[in-house]
Amino acid sequence: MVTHCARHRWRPRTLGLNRVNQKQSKANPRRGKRRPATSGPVAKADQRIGVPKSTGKNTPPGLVARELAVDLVVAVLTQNRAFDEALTAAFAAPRYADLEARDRGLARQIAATTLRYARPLQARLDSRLDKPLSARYARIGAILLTAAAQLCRLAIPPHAVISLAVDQTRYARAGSHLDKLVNAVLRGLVRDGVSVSSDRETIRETLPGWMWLRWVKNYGEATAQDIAEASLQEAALDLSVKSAPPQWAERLNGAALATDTVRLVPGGRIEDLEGFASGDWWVQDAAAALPARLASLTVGPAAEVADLCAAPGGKTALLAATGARVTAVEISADRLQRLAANLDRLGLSAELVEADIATWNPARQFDAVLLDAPCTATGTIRRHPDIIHLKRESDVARLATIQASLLENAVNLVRPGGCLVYCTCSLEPEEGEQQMSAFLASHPEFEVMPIEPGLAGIEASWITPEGYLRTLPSFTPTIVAEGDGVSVPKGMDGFFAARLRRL
Ligand SMILES: C[S@@+](CC[C@H](N)C(=O)[O-])C[C@H]1O[C@@H](n2cnc3c(N)ncnc32)[C@H](O)[C@@H]1O
Repeated sequence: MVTHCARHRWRPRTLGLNRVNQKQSKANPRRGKRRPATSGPVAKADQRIGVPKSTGKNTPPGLVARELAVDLVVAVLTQNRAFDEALTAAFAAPRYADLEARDRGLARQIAATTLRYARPLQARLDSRLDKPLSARYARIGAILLTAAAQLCRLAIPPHAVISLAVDQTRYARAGSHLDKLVNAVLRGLVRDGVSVSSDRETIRETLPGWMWLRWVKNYGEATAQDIAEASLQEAALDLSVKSAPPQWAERLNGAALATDTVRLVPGGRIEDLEGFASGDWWVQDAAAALPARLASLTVGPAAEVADLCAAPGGKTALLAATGARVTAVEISADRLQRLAANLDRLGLSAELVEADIATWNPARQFDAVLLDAPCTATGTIRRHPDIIHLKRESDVARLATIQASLLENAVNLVRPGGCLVYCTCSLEPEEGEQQMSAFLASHPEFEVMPIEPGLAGIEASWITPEGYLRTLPSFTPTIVAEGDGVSVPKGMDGFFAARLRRL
């Protein structure tokens, strides 16, 4: 988001309450600089930016959580890393080891909000800077952006937000002399009552232009607006349970959905919830569970099923839990290990194979083959706000070509009379409906088994004229049971699934 420019004069357009002493900053950026107090020695990992450990007695409250939020935003926006991956790495880092769950949650919320609203927030900031910050000061740009998100979207008291952002700037390895600029720009936002609301224009502004235009072309403007709005929401915590969804919904104080998913209000550590340690459920979006439910309902329990592109194993677990003999195939050794650990916790088993689906050629065929192909994942922006920054329009065609090549080999694995479920979590027809049209045109030995409403709790409005499943983030499964006073979030991932039979 931070654009680059070779030469700069660091001056906010509106100096506001705090005048920036450019001369002092230029002549000796560190002169008269107060470093926030630290207590005790600073851990090695912290020296990178000089931030005190979260345990430090004199560390300003909330500072380390803000540092984590900025690290996450930098990871996505300047290092092009996936948000999930960055979260996992940050939570494992020694410098955040002592951070309490509540602060981790706050950091995650700030970073996710920043990523969701990065475009409109950046526009508000850019209008207050003479020139954009250079790449060298990317971290300062991320400090400004996360602070703006807290001020303009999260309604966190301005005093705390500004003071912590200024402290963070002073700790930064590059750009600590920009503390007054940061102070002035943020104070200006507050003084001028700048907000980033949820009006139609702002919602569109959050998306890259190509994504918005595609959704308008493929779904019409009103639905595109609904999708965009839903994509900005924090997703519910959805669980697939091994059995008895209504009882689990009651025990966990959530809702049971018609699709058999248990939906909870997100918050707190997942590991602390009842049933995690005992392996009674796993986290899986309601829509993401449907392709495996479809495969399982089509071939029945005890069938031989190949789960292709299987890690981290949500669909493998669902198939195994319904009694299928599952072979889970995954190209990445690391991700296959994660899948193994997940199955282990759940007390479920599957044959695990590390292989490339494009060439995997086992000696046998299967009753059902589930291909959850890699895709642009534009249906999962609620959970992965990095997608609106990291995906390019060219990825649609690139991934559609990969999907076609995986499908081409997957067909050989389906026994005659068996079933192939192809799915992606993309909203782009090239990765769904169009992929299937092209496939069926060149594979007369396959026919569509149209999905009927009611199957696996699927609603009529989620089914295309061809009989495919097409869920949108703006859809919500029917709630069949909900605890008293519980109001779970709406929405579901955007998914495409086709169910085919081999003749
Ligand atoms: C959408 S994710 C699958 C999610 C999984 N089915 C689940 O429900 O938990 C796609 C997976 O496909 C794997 N993958 C990508 N290309 C592959 C290939 N050519 N062969 C096998 N696995 C592949 C990726 O490593 C990734 O784990």
